[in-house]
Amino acid sequence: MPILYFWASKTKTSMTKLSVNINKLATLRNARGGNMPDLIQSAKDIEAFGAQGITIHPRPDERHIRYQDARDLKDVVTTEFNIEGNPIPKFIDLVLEVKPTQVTLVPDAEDAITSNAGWDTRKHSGFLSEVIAVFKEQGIRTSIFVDADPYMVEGAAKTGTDRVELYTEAYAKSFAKGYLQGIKPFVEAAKTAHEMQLGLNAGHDLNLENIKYFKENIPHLLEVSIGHALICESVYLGLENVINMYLHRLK
Ligand SMILES: CC(=O)[C@@H](O)[C@H](O)COP(=O)(O)O
Ligand SMILES: NCC(=O)COP(=O)(O)O
Repeated sequence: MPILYFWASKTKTSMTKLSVNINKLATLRNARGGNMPDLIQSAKDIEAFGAQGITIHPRPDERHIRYQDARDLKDVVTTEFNIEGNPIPKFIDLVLEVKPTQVTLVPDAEDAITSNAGWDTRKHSGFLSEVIAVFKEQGIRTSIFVDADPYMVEGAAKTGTDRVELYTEAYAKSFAKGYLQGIKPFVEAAKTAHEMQLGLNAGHDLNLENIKYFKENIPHLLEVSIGHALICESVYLGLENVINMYLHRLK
């Protein structure tokens, strides 16, 4: 038996929640300036279809999720509401106003196309500890976005955060190349998180191809947030149905 599978089979598995990131639906909506697709209705539908959470990542330029979307979703989301972002002052104010289930702190630069690194939890320990305390005081669960590095996971634990989110782009890339050992650092980081009594989330570039192997090998995985691939896959898998519906109406 491959060593990773052996380790996983010795570990009690539990359910991992799926939080759907709806940034890309907002991207599509913003393209025409109207309200299609309707973000609020989509969030309700996603929950009705069984997803256990809704994730949004409002960026300072509001290129997809607008700050107002976060306010509008507040009264609609009945599962876990996760707001991700760089804790600049206006983001902190928004989160304190909306009071989601969870806030995930991501160190992204304003001009970054997408999130591209985890926090250096050692260098920014003081800042993270302060921000985490502010959110926790208001009963908001906190998570810190980190690379799959036990040293950074330990640093996160020292800030008082409830959870960490492992940044999975490197895993997704190695899986796509067929390099399954690319999961090793994630297994180590997950073990460290558990030892430090941190809850474990994961996300970025997870998809229908790579999610099963990740789930099977990562212990104590509480939640994954998936957006870009999930929305693309929904387009691919839904196209045939919709084209047939048009053809039927055009007969
Ligand atoms: C935090 C993270 O991993 C990101 O995946 C993010 O939430 C996606 O943001 P974009 O949709 O802006 O690429
Ligand atoms: N936290 C990761 C997330 O919300 C979605 O990332 P992606 O699936 O859009 O790469």
